[in-house]
Amino acid sequence: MKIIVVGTGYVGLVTGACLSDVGVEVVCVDVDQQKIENLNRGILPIYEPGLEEIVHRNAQKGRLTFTTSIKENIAETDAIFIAVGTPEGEDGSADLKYVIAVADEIGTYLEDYAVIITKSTVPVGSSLKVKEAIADSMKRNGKSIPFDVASNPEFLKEGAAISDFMSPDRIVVGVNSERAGKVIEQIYKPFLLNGYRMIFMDIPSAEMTKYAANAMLATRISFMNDIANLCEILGADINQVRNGIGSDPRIGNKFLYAGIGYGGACFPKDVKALMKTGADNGHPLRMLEVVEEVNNRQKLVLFHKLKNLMKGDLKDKKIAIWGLSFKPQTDDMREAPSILIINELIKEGAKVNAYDPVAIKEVHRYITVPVNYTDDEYTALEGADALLLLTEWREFRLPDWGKVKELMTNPLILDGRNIYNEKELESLGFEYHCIGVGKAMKI
Ligand SMILES: NC(=O)c1ccc[n+]([C@@H]2O[C@H](COP(=O)([O-])OP(=O)(O)OC[C@H]3O[C@@H](n4cnc5c(N)ncnc54)[C@H](O)[C@@H]3O)[C@@H](O)[C@H]2O)c1
Ligand SMILES: O=c1ccn([C@@H]2O[C@H](COP(=O)(O)OP(=O)(O)O[C@H]3O[C@H](CO)[C@@H](O)[C@H](O)[C@H]3O)[C@@H](O)[C@H]2O)c(=O)[nH]1
Repeated sequence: MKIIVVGTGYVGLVTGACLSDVGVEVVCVDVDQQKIENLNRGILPIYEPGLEEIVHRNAQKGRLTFTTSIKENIAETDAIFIAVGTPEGEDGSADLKYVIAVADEIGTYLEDYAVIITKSTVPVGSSLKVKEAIADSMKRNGKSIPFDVASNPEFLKEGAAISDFMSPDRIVVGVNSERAGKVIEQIYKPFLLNGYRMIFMDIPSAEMTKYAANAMLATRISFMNDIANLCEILGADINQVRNGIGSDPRIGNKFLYAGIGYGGACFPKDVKALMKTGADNGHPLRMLEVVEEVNNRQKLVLFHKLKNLMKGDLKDKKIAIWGLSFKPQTDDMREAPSILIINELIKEGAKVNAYDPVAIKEVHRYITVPVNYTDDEYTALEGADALLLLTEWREFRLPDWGKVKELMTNPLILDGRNIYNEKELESLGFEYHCIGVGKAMKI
């Protein structure tokens, strides 16, 4: 079997690497020449735990190759995955220009039957647009090659992408042809060993499933953050409330963590795109409007807490920041709460020292205000008036508190991810604040 994966970002590279790891011949294609040159030298464009080893192993075996050309590699291909970006357009909708550009190219060069599988997150109706773009391009080139389109949305999480791909909870496939369904079943068969479920459905439903899943998860987070903020006012503790409600199997205990709001490459843009789809079709999704509003507010909740604690004056205050990426185990800075928080701190005249284990090389594209980036977490604390924990990297979980206190001018900790123990830190002489734990009414 031979597969082309177009796009070598988080989804494309993981898909290509994992498929080659089960023995398939995979050609990864990207328009970014530098990315391809680096991949051919064994340098990965992203940080994703476990990915580098799989890429190197399969590239060495000759099963995984990288190129900028669909044309030269399309012969005898069974399936082509489209895994390019679908960024937020100016009006909030998903911008399909990269997906359609790939479809156009496929139509130009396709030589024999193949299934064209959209893995990018795309609104309902997009697979039809892909089909039309391929057909139009074939017509322009005076040819007519049989092909099918399919929708196979991806549910991997950054930081856990390899295990999510290798052992998925489910594979959702939207198809309207038996032939295409068989090809896709064949592709995913090796992963059957891991006991996943393959769910076949019609194409619009598969496209909608992706948005509905992300919107549901985003809703869960905004709901918990809203309740957390009320807990603070009423003297309740969101961590205890989470344990209490999460033990109901109808609710479940996953994805209930209050914090500084959701970020990343997916939830913010996918919630917006689904809202746009609703509005365009005369069905505004009011719940999602609130989900987004709560999230935007939540991203600055820690900043406002700090400003209050500093009596409204952050001028020349030295603020240490631990963690910049939108979540641990990734270098991805897209929509990270750290960007907004740091911008606000600098606007108020604060001096920021920041440390992140892997995202530093990425931050300059997202944070343009002056920040002193340090090589380790302790250096960031020198002379600090407060420490803000923004990303719950494992290495921040059990620091040397004696050293932390010694380095800081003022032992104040604001924990945006609720990873520390209030009693322990207070007994060590720190002032500690987190998300959703009320101090007002302790009985
Ligand atoms: N990042 C995630 O965790 C994740 C998870 C599930 C789904 N998705 C969805 O998957 C899609 C890809 O996301 P990503 O995070 O991997 O994106 P990304 O930005 O990391 O990578 C996209 C890649 O596509 C390449 N590209 C653009 N146009 C091209 C073209 N015409 N031909 C070849 N390559 C081209 C870019 O150069 C880039 O390398 C998006 O629709 C996203 O919503 C992302
Ligand atoms: O209980 C929780 C869980 C997550 N988050 C935040 O939510 C965001 C997203 O986290 P996560 O879902 O773990 O990461 P992503 O890599 O963005 O993955 C989401 O987006 C992907 C792209 O569509 C989907 O494939 C995944 O299924 C979906 O979980 C991050 O900012 C987290 O800090 C919380 O605040 N509380």
